[in-house]
Amino acid sequence: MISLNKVNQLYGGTQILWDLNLHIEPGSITCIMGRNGVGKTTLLKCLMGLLPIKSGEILFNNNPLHKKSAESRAYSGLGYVPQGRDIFPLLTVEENLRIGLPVRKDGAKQIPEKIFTLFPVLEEMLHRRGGDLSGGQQQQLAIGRALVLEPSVLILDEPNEGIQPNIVKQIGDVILKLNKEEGLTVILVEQKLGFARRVGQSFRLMEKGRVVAADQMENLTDDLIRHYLAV
Ligand SMILES: Nc1ncnc2c1ncn2[C@@H]1O[C@H](COP(=O)(O)OP(=O)(O)OP(=O)(O)O)[C@@H](O)[C@H]1O
Repeated sequence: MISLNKVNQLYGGTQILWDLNLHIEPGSITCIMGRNGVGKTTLLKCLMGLLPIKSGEILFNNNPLHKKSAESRAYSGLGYVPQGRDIFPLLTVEENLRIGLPVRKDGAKQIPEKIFTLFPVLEEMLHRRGGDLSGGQQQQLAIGRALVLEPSVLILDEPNEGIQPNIVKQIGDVILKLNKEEGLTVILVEQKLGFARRVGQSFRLMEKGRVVAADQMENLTDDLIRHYLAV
């Protein structure tokens, strides 16, 4: 469904991604893991068109994506929840959710009811400013905003960073429900092992800008953890 083939990326003169290969199957939940600075966020930004790649190709359902704008990638079905959430603090919850609507293929003008079923707190807080929400509520808003586009792939960058355990659990439940009931494909950058094990079906381990190991989640051994994840 998604393939990155020999992707190279540089910030100025510093190369971050090195001949990176990654393949994602439709309907899967994949955790991308690795120590700080190995290039996980850079990889997601390249996939979303927020950073240019120097060489290589990115395919989505066999169509080349790497020359398309970030907006057209969202339009084609990639939903993105960036690290640090990036919600608009001065806009209301409703305004934040509405931002994605113009990009919807079907021209829908209403926020899908499903968002409020998944995250009831967003309906309760609809007229509050984004910046007044707690960190966990802001994360739910960021996920809700991505889901407004009804993406076929949801891409999340460390959604649980600095969030209280009960909301981490809710976010995990939502990911599992959407995957099970709607076949949503999920790509998740995740540092928390417990969450990755609960939600992820498979893992990709990154080191120095490359994917160096890929397997089913049950095969994430203590050896691999020591080698690629332990600090
Ligand atoms: N805007 C930038 N300009 C230059 N270098 C950058 C920029 N953003 C990130 N980097 C560097 O690129 C490397 C990879 O960063 P990236 O954020 O992709 O890693 P990461 O695996 O997501 O780490 P973390 O878990 O800390 O977010 C790091 O060495 C980082 O310092």
